[in-house]
Amino acid sequence: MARFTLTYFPVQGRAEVIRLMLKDQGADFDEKVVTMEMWKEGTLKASCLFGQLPMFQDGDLTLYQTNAIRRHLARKLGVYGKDQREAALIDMMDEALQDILNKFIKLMFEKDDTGKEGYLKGLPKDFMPFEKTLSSNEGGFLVGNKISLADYALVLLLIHHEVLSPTFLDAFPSLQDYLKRMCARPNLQAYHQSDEFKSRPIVPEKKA
Ligand SMILES: N[C@@H](CCC(=O)N[C@@H](CS)C(=O)NCC(=O)O)C(=O)O
Repeated sequence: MARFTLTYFPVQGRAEVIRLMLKDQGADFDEKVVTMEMWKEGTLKASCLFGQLPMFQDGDLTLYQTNAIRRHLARKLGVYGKDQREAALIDMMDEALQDILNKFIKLMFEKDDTGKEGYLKGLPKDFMPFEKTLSSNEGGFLVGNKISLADYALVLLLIHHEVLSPTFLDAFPSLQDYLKRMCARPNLQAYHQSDEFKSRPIVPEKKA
């Protein structure tokens, strides 16, 4: 049995950024998949502190809240910067990425495509700060010269946005190069190309 257990629905959803970090870092973890039927039964929901997933277990420590889980793992796996200064910059980048993620999640849950055009128009403004940061950071990552918590959030957003708009990276050479480099990291590449990753929908299927 692995030390870590991630409990979540059979979608990428909020858990995917946790999976990405664990996979890239080569950390062994078990997954408990909760189907909608299991969830609707109510017992598990009632047992979760905030009535929501993901839930993450690290030995006898049980955590909820995606970002608390991510930060715990980032500290544990050594991907939270080399000092407090880097950690602060990583937090700043991560918060800005969360802003994009929240808009993206909202779009994914819309019943039709009416918001998509406006969303796509806003992408250059949203991603430009990351393009600028990467073009000026010689370390090749968002902060410093080592992958961090924030990089996993950015990589996943870029992967998802390339699907949403295959040409969106054309205007961002540094982001393009960055995504190529990140996706060539051996563990990340293996996961990104796996059926496990490809077969997991980003969010639950929309019901007509
Ligand atoms: N702030 C929480 C939000 C968690 C959340 O919204 N979880 C959703 C799935 S992504 C959930 O459990 N939905 C089922 C429910 O609320 O009954 C986090 O980031 O973990």
